[in-house]
Amino acid sequence: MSPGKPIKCIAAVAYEAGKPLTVEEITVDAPKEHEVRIKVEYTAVCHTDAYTLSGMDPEGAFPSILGHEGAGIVESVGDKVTNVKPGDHVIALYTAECKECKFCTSNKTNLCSSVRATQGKGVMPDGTSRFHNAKGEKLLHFMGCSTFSQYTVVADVSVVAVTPEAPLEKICLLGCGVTTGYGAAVKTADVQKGDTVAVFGAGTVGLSVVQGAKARGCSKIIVVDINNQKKQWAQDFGATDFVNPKTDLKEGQSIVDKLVEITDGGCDFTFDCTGNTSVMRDALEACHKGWGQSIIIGVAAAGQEISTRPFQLVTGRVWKGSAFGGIKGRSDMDGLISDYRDGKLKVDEFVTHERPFTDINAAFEDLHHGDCLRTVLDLSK
Ligand SMILES: NC(=O)C1=CN([C@@H]2O[C@H](COP(=O)(O)OP(=O)(O)OC[C@H]3O[C@@H](n4cnc5c(N)ncnc54)[C@H](OP(=O)(O)O)[C@@H]3O)[C@@H](O)[C@H]2O)C=CC1
Ligand SMILES: N[C@@H](CCC(=O)N[C@@H](CSC=O)C(=O)NCC(=O)O)C(=O)O
Ligand SMILES: [Zn+2]
Ligand SMILES: [Zn+2]
Repeated sequence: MSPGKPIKCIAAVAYEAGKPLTVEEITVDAPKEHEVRIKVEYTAVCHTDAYTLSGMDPEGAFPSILGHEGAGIVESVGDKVTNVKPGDHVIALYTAECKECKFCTSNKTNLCSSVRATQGKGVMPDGTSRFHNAKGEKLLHFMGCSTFSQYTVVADVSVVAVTPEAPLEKICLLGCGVTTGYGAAVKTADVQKGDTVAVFGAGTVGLSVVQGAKARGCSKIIVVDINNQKKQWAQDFGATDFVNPKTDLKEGQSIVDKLVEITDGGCDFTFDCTGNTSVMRDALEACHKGWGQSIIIGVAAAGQEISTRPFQLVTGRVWKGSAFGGIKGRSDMDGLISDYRDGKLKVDEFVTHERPFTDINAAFEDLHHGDCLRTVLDLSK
């Protein structure tokens, strides 16, 4: 432990959009008041890290330390930190929970406002960064987490302690993908037994929606993906049907027609887990007239907009969105970990690749291959 002292360690720095990350030594300053320094043990790479690195994120800023699906051990804490202590096993939270703001005290949302403005600018709540490189240049934070570093500093509201019994190399996925999809099904949509559901995009997020829908006893869980390699996974996670719009439609039939046909008029719930705005439109229009709800989870590139005929909404379809599955990270994580440990929530199954941290650029390549759900990086290597 080096409380109060800067730590030199290895991080993967995003210097420029569209360029590989640079693995190099950086300095991580000590945590200030209401801040926590974490020794990151494991992190996965989420599609959103790749999206920001690509330059498509309006909030993307460089140079920065990306990564937001990580777990580790608290190394030291600044003054006034009461929720975690050195030695605690923790998950970093890109959706903070201060438990005090207008959002946190409402049961309508998980979108805590306490640190969101500074988080979006890549700095800590006091407006400064805790990272610099060997040249002394400031490096920005990302999504309040920056888990692509052996040590990171986060706001105390952006971290939750978890039982040390849970394997960090697996539960790092609860920092984003699994929680996001599962929460979108059971919390944002609150799907019920017997509902019909279509999930567009069979990545970690989409397959986690599937497991939420299965847990609730939905009658049809239709996965839509353009890659037939995803079919087996879809079935393993609980899908009842798989449709590939490129190969499984009749002449002149659209994916909307197909879903309306197999659900007798449209789905009760649909989920976009692709980030593609034309898929978002299909997902809305595949909803049942009068009550169908479509949940947007995917993150679209800067400048993209969604559209549909207003008539789709006039006739009772509902378009909504979900961030981090509507989960309040500090209040709800314990329950998710218990479900995982009781065998009710699949997490291990999403770890298709494991690599040493220094191979992080290969992990970004993995994302583009149909055989990868999540690559988990070991920061000790
Ligand atoms: N709102 C939130 O809180 C969060 C949002 N996200 C966002 O959710 C999305 C999904 O994330 P993740 O699961 O990690 O990503 P993945 O890339 O692993 O999954 C997306 C899946 O969608 C498939 N796909 C692409 N285009 C289409 C299409 N036209 N129709 C059907 N399927 C398609 C992809 O296939 P292929 O592999 O062949 O391209 C892939 O299987 C991303 O946009 C991510 O940024 C992620 C976490 C949190
Ligand atoms: N920064 C982007 C939007 C990116 C985005 O929508 N992020 C999701 C989480 S994606 C995780 O992998 C999210 O939770 N958004 C809500 C939030 O408060 O950030 C942009 O500016 O468009
Ligand atoms: Zn993510
Ligand atoms: Zn709050």
